[in-house]
Amino acid sequence: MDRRVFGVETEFAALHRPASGRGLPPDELARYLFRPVVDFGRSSNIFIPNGARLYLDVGSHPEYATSECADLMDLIAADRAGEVIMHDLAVWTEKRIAEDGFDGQVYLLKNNVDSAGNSYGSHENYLIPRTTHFRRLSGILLPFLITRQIIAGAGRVVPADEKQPAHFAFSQRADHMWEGISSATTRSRPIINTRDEPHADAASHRRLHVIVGDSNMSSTTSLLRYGSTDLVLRMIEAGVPIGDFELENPIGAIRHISHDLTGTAAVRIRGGEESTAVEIQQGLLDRAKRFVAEHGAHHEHVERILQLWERTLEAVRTGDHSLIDTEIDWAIKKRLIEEIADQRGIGLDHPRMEQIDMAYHDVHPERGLFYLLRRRGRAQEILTEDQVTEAMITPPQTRAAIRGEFLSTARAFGAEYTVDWVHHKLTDRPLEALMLKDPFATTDERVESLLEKLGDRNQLRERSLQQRQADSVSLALTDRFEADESTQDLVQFP
Ligand SMILES: Nc1ncnc2c1ncn2[C@@H]1O[C@H](COP(=O)(O)OP(=O)(O)OP(=O)(O)O)[C@@H](O)[C@H]1O
Ligand SMILES: [Mg+2]
Repeated sequence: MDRRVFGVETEFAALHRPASGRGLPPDELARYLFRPVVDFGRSSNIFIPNGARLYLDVGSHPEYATSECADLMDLIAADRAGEVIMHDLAVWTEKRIAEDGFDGQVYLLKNNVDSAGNSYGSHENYLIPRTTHFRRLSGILLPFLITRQIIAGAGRVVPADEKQPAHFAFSQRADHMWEGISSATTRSRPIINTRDEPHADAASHRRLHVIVGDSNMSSTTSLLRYGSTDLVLRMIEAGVPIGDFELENPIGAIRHISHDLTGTAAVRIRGGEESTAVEIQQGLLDRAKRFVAEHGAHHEHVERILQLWERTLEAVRTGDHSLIDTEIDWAIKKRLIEEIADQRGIGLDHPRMEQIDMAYHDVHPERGLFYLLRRRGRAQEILTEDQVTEAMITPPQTRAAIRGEFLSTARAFGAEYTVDWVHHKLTDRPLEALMLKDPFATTDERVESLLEKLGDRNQLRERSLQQRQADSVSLALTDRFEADESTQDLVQFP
């Protein structure tokens, strides 16, 4: 596929820590957090003006699903925008619960595990052609994803148990995966989920749902994670020979690999041979380099992705993690953990270490350790603040742009509406519900003419960034348009 649509869904862990005693239970905390969301969209499951979806998942996990992005940098900016939105909601909640007599702090963590054994997802979505042979796809993609943790894992301090001492692992999520491929998401937690909801023309496309990834804090790691996966998918789609890496025991392998920082833990390939995570990744990288040399780079970051991929494998192979310890989450985190262990003379089994691990994923811009490291030049950044601010309010150039325009216009005219990834409906015109199956479309005449029926759109004024920043819990939860004063009396607000 020449162009692809990507989206990422992040489940956040939320917790309240009062000065003493127990914090608010998760459902109550979630209700506070989502009050501004409900105020904006009258539901705890809404689409917002930048085209993204914000909702409370089962178990009261706040989730942010980015809109469909056709560009990797848009995707990474949209993902970061989700962190900022969650932080905004946490700040509001802290104030609000203080008024209601609860002291303490509200934490929102973009991570994948907690000490109670819960796991939070970071799900990737890739648009792929329906013609992709699924057996071939999974034969290549599964070993790639199982070993991808060594280049894109978020790193984890693993506490001691009866089998092993405390140690550092590549991945947060690896120990929580139960199956290679299946259609269930919660019961069995597969690496690739085959539930067939394309949010596109089902005759021509599928939405590949990958649920094995760690939540990344580092944007350079995100670039490598999505960029390498896209390259592997391109090779599969092009039908080039890639080699046979299919693993005998995928779930055994993913755990085994996560806990071996040398990248040399042996895993058995179907058919009997043994290989290692580094070898499998190197094989795929070499193939990808050849593919790019033959077919050309399909976007401007391809070279950077290949170089970072290569350097990360070299770092694992040589054990010289300084090669990547400002760019790859697990290595950035590991360096911090080791420094603290040295300075304080404590081991990885010290309870403080697990807290530091969690604090790395705190989305609070001052308190969060990833952001702190970034301020100190210990983590590279590829996004500018302006890009993130833009991603809070502006949909990317995909179908999300139509969704954003639709809901913002309907809101400005006070019209009741419902939207999801595909559907657009004005509640009082149910027969005119519109389906947009092409995720690449950025305009749609039917939507335009439906919106024309609401009133004179020339009378809508785009609000400035300053206006939007001034009156909001979160910039992302502000309206894009307002009706001109001269038309105010023509417009019925709900
Ligand atoms: N045609 C498409 N191809 C790839 N990704 C898509 C497409 N349409 C939408 N997406 C992305 O898929 C994600 C869907 O997120 P959402 O959380 O709604 O879905 P889900 O995980 O399938 O459902 P749920 O979380 O309710 O179980 C979003 O990030 C969105 O941008
Ligand atoms: Mg989801």
